[in-house]
Amino acid sequence: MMGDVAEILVPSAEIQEKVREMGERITRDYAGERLLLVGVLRGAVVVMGDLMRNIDLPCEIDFMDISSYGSGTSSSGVVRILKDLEEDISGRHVLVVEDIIDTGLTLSYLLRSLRARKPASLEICALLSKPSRRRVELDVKYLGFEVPDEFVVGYGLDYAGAYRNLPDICVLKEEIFAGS
Ligand SMILES: O=P(O)(O)OC[C@H]1O[C@H](OP(=O)(O)OP(=O)(O)O)[C@H](O)[C@@H]1O
Ligand code: HPA
Ligand SMILES: [Mg+2]
Repeated sequence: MMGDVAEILVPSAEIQEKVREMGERITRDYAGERLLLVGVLRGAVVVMGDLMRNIDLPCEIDFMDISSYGSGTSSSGVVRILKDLEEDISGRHVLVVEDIIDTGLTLSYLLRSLRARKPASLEICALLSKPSRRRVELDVKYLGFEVPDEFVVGYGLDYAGAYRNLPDICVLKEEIFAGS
């Protein structure tokens, strides 16, 4: 797989350090509360797994599957709920966990849906943000790294379903996208 990688943008060790810092901040900010982490399938599963183990509080997890990208590299702008939460979030402190915020369309749709369910609080934790691509402004309380306008893979992020299990955040070689 590393043979398909043109460049490592964020190496695994830096990701781990950042996730640890975010976990510590979350631990401080939510002290005394019962936190519900909501991961957005499928990209967020890797950061969710690492982040939750760096939060030293009683916390629960739930997942939503929202899809807008299909198998390409650009947003269609069409967002659908493929799987909803199992939990009733009214009165709960909810922290949405994402791998990347690109246009912001996925999260803005998701937040609208979650806000309507009257949580006690609703915040965002995203490992990556691509600010140059943003079409909807979002308030991100916990952000890992800003990345340039390049399609990135690894640490949960895929290209056509693959590369999610790379430990680093990477840019693929041009030839991988050829013909797609
Ligand atoms: O800010 P946006 O432009 O909406 O893009 C960000 C979203 O796109 C990707 O998910 P995708 O819909 O590709 O599904 P996946 O998580 O299953 O890979 C990524 O994981 C974010 O959820
Ligand atoms: O750069 C990206 N990589 C993978 N999935 C994505 N979804 C939005 N942006 C990206
Ligand atoms: Mg996603």
